[in-house]
Amino acid sequence: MIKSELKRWWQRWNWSWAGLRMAWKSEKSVRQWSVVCLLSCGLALWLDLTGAERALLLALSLLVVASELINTAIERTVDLITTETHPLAAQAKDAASAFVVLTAMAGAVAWLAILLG
Ligand SMILES: Nc1ncnc2c1ncn2[C@@H]1O[C@H](COP(=O)(O)OP(=O)(O)OP(=O)(O)O)[C@@H](O)[C@H]1O
Repeated sequence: MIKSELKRWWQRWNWSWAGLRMAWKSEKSVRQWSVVCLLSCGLALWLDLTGAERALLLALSLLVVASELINTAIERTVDLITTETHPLAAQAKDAASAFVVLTAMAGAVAWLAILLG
């Protein structure tokens, strides 16, 4: 029982790692946001901030990369369903893209509030 659960967790880890590698290799925006995330995390650790401020900035930095992975998953799913132009395909991809922009804005707002507040 415990052994099979551990095996399942190991498989999940491997699938997630494969997804990360695929997104990194094939999506320029994933690479770009990962660099921004690293810079943001580095700065959050380097500056003299409270634990809560640091936690917020680290979490939001990771969230932007995570949202880019969701965006990639939605793009792949839409492309699997149809490569033809369709308004619903556009809506699905545009909404996923807006999700990335909103998480990035949340990060930017947190940085501004902490630096200027
Ligand atoms: N099948 C489709 N039908 C209609 N519009 C589409 C379709 N595929 C893409 N689009 C439009 O083109 C936009 C870009 O889609 P695309 O799949 O090329 O993403 P991308 O250029 O890889 O984006 P990103 O840089 O965020 O990864 C979508 O947001 C949507 O507005």
